[in-house]
Amino acid sequence: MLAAKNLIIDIPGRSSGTPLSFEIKPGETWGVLGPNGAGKTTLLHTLAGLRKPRSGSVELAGKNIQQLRRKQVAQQLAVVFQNNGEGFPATVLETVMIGRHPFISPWDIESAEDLAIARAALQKLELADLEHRLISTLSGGERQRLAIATALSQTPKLWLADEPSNHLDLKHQVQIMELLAEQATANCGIVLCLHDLNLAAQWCDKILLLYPNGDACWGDADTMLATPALEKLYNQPLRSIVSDGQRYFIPLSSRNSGL
Ligand SMILES: Nc1ncnc2c1ncn2[C@@H]1O[C@H](COP(=O)(O)OP(=O)(O)OP(=O)(O)O)[C@@H](O)[C@H]1O
Repeated sequence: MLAAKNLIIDIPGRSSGTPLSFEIKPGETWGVLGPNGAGKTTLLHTLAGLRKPRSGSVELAGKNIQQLRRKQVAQQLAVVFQNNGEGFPATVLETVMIGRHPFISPWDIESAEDLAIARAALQKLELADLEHRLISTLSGGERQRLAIATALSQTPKLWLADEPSNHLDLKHQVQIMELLAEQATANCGIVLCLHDLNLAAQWCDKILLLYPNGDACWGDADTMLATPALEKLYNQPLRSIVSDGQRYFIPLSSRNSGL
């Protein structure tokens, strides 16, 4: 579906590190973990074809993504960006309709079906009542849900989402992760940059650990989410506990290290 082939992401001034070679298969959810500045966003944008790699390639359905037209890419792959500031004045409905643009010919207008898909996405993200609101008037969490609704209206086969739970309260975090899990069950491939190890442990089948020097390793979540490896990754002591068969990680500090 989406494959990294000896991929080195291009971070100015950084050594090349480990070449990345992996494939995101239909139905898989990948979590990309690493400290601030490790290159998670750069990797996500490179996988989306928005940034050129330093070397190696990204293949979408067997073709080098850099050689595909953006419209072809957007018909298959949606990106949820980390910051969803307002670029230009637009309503919620106009914004979610952007997800339909890859499917509309330049000389055509949106069909009733496009509108129905966009409105269903707003409904799913509990934004239907806000469709006439300007995005500049939305709260941070509403804006994040709109970004996810826009990706949903794109009906992608692949989701690349940078911190999808950003700005969301607990209920909406669970809702978004459930939505992404539904998408995976429907055979989409999902890649998530995450800071929350507990979301990664709960929802991801595959994990890629990215270190600030460019080193990386990846594999099944069960084996990758080992406390010593994560402590080294974040340079932060952790405690891991298991409750109801689910693993949780707690960062240790002067307040709780005597737990
Ligand atoms: N255009 C650029 N020029 C110079 N350095 C850049 C550029 N783009 C990104 N960087 C640097 O590359 C590194 C990786 O950035 P990136 O945003 O990919 O990290 P990240 O792992 O997503 O971080 P965070 O967890 O803080 O979101 C950072 O040190 C950043 O400052």
